Amino acid sequence: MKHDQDAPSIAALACVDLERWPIHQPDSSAYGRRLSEVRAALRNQGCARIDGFIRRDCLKMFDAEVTGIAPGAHFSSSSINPYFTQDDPSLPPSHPRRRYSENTNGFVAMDRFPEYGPSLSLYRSAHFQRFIADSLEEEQLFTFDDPLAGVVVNVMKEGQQLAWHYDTNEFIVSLLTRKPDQGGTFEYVPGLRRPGDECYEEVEDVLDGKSDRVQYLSLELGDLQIFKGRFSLHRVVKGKGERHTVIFGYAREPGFIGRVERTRKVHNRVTQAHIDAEKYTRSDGLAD
Ligand SMILES: O=C(O)CCC(=O)C(=O)O
Ligand SMILES: [Fe+2]
Repeated sequence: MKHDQDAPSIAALACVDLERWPIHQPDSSAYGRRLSEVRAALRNQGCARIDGFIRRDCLKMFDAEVTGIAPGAHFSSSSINPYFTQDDPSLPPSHPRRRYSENTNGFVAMDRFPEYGPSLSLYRSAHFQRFIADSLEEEQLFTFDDPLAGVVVNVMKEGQQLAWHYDTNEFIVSLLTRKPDQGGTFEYVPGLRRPGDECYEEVEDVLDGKSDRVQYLSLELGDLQIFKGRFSLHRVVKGKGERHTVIFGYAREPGFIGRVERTRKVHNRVTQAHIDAEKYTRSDGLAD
């Protein structure tokens, strides 16, 4: 997808606290210092808090944009285990694979965002993309071609929760634009499982509230979070008042478009681009 990079980029960086996070000067030593902090946090904790990333005087603009489109969120609720799998009655009832909790997600799709508003401008900013890729120690990252999923708002209404789970995607980049009056805390357990080992006993301890490894991240407005959720169990607890986060999706390869079935689940609709992408993949089995 071709975007007019220049004008939105300038607007996007105007919202970033460049003194704290000099993402416009990726060759500077200040950038290098901040980057090594972020990388260390991601390596050691699987989670980095980019505190005060958005300038205080721009927080209202983000909140207004997100609050304006939040009523268009599509909600889906289900009972999930940490792995999003079906029940397996052959296991004991206390086994993590048999532990189901209520999980509610509300998402606003990308095509509901104002075209030149702060969220899409930031998403498409070359400097922002460079910073996220550098943080994750990736050569390059690409915006999605998916017309719905590139940037989304995650809306949690009062009393809604995200149950303990692992993500299927490797990382998530999110910005808190509305904080509940109470609760809504992000909780996670760094590196709880590893490739080839689910560490079920440790997971069970977390689910039973007996683990001392749980970390609590109380994000402030304008904080950006980079989180690697594939190996770190995590949840968002219920809050008082609504919670909004903008989630920025990037891929290692260009051209990413989500699958029809998953898109329908998340957004309750699909676009022609989703249908075409799936048809094409099916017909020759190739991605490009
Ligand atoms: O909103 C958050 O802080 C976490 C979201 C999350 O875990 C997810 O979407 O998988
Ligand atoms: Fe997650």
